[in-house]
Amino acid sequence: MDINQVEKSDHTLPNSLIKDKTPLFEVNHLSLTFRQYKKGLRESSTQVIRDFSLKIHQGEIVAVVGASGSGKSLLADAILGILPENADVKGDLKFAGEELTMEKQMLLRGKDISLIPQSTNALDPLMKAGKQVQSVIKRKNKKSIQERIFHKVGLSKKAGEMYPFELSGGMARRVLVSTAMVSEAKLVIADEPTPGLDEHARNETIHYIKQLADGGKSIMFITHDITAALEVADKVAVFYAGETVEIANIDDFTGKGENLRHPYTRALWNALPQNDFIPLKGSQPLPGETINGCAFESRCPIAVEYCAQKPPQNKSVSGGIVRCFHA
Ligand SMILES: Nc1ncnc2c1ncn2[C@@H]1O[C@H](COP(=O)(O)OP(=O)(O)OP(=O)(O)O)[C@@H](O)[C@H]1O
Ligand code: NI
Repeated sequence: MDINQVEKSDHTLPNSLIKDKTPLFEVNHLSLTFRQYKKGLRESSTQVIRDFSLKIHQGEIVAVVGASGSGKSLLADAILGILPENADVKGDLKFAGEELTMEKQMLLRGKDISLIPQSTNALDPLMKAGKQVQSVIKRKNKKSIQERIFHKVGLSKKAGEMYPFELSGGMARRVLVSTAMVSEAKLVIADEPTPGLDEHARNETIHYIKQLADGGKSIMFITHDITAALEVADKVAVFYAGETVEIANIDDFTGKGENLRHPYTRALWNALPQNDFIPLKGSQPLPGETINGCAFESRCPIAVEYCAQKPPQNKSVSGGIVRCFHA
């Protein structure tokens, strides 16, 4: 039996969800602040995510693109409910049309919602690779399912008998991807699965992500590789200084970026080697930096005076959202 059919068999959603196109996962106005205690027990707080919103439908791949340190991994942790104690989260999370409470997050974590973590350190150092993958399989014939998946991702039977320290970086990544592939998860969050891989392994990983979606899973693909995002995603959510500045359909990334609505998204597009390779000057505000107006204002080619004075809100536009006064 083809592995995609195995995947599909358990991923039928209630008809109501398909009919009215309720997103499988939805986050609205998420903010994340860390409380920190400085000398003398004075409390200070650092805001890392300011206002993040996103919807993912069944079988859809949404890439979340943002620079290093922009809060992408923390966003994943917030969805899974695995943030450290000193984190305060606000905003609405919904899964399959229902509020995703802390209790629900605990219940769904590793089951309906699965994470491909950014670091391969997430593997259990004391458990053989094959066993780790088998441990998330709910059906019978765990070992043969695991071996079939390993074969699919280019891992030998022998790799199944290895401990994480015996695996190369690329092999460990494949083990993590296998875990998501065998899981019953409806939503897979892949946190930067491609950095550090050679071109072949990178292309393969991207291919597996596509396979996961073809099998009916919804994917949140976190990356700073905009080329990878454009290769697989249906939609791209651009994350800047803790905010979604634009969510655009993949078809909007074309030409000189005329269909893109936010100047930051256009700048990312035009900085690609196949386009004009135009670098963007300056850098993102740091977490905790006070931002009164638009977070992109200091680097924006079309900014006017009021852009520095009040923050723009997300506007719904056909096929996406954008946070810019000029859009
Ligand atoms: N426990 C914490 N307390 C305070 N600040 C934190 C904590 N964890 C992370 N941060 C800060 O939050 C910011 C966002 O971190 P995060 O790991 O989410 O970034 P990222 O977008 O995933 O980056 P990368 O692309 O490098 O993985 C960083 O500046 C980091 O220093
Ligand atoms: Ni990260």
